[in-house]
Amino acid sequence: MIRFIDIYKAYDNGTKALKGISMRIDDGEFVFLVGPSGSGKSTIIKLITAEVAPTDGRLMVNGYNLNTIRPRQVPYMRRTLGVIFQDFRLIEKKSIYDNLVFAMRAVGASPREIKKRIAYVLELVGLDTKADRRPDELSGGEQQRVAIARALVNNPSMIIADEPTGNLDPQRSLEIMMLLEKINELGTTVLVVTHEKELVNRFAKRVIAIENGRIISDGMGGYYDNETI
Ligand SMILES: Nc1ncnc2c1ncn2[C@@H]1O[C@H](COP(=O)(O)OP(=O)(O)OP(=O)(O)O)[C@@H](O)[C@H]1O
Repeated sequence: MIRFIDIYKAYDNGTKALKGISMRIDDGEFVFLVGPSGSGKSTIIKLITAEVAPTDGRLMVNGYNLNTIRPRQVPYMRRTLGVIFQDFRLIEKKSIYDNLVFAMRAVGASPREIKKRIAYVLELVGLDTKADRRPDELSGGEQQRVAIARALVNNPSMIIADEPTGNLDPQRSLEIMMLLEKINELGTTVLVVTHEKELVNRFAKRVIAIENGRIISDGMGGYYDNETI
């Protein structure tokens, strides 16, 4: 569960990125986080991953109190999260399979666990036949699936996807969103940051809309009519 209680974030240069955010995301939810450029979406993600600390307010992430967390506990907190970055961040010289092995070894998984989990995750994302290819031998949509597989491989309780359909055509975007929906149905909480109005409208999910560092709406389905978003 994620809980923001009256969170403020001001950066060192004085920019007030968040101005009193309160929200709760329960285990098992699928949530879209939307808002114009500069509204504070990335700041929210960075607070959840403990890349930045709140200036004020209380923040809980999957049982960890981020106001009091010790630095040595941060890696354990992060293991409860699978983050999918806009630019994939795959290791170009390694095969898809080895990218996933690398992510699992980093948390000390055994060879047996690694083999079993990677087979499962690759099938889930539909890439079981392409495990031996390198990232540059895959399409953009396939690379995004690898990024999703890597986020999932250590079985996090929550997946956070930052603009997962950013560079994809509408059909590929729809497929990625359907994959995230399937992952959610299998029990993982999913938080998707996106600008894609059509996609958000197509999936009847909870939508949290941010503008200028504040939540302007939070509800199921449909979408805001604000053309600036
Ligand atoms: N490291 C930083 N130092 C100072 N100001 C920052 C920093 N990071 C973000 N900001 C500012 O904080 C505000 C919120 O930025 P944020 O990156 O959270 O927005 P966003 O909604 O994710 O935007 P985008 O959709 O363009 O990625 C903006 O005014 C931005 O310029």
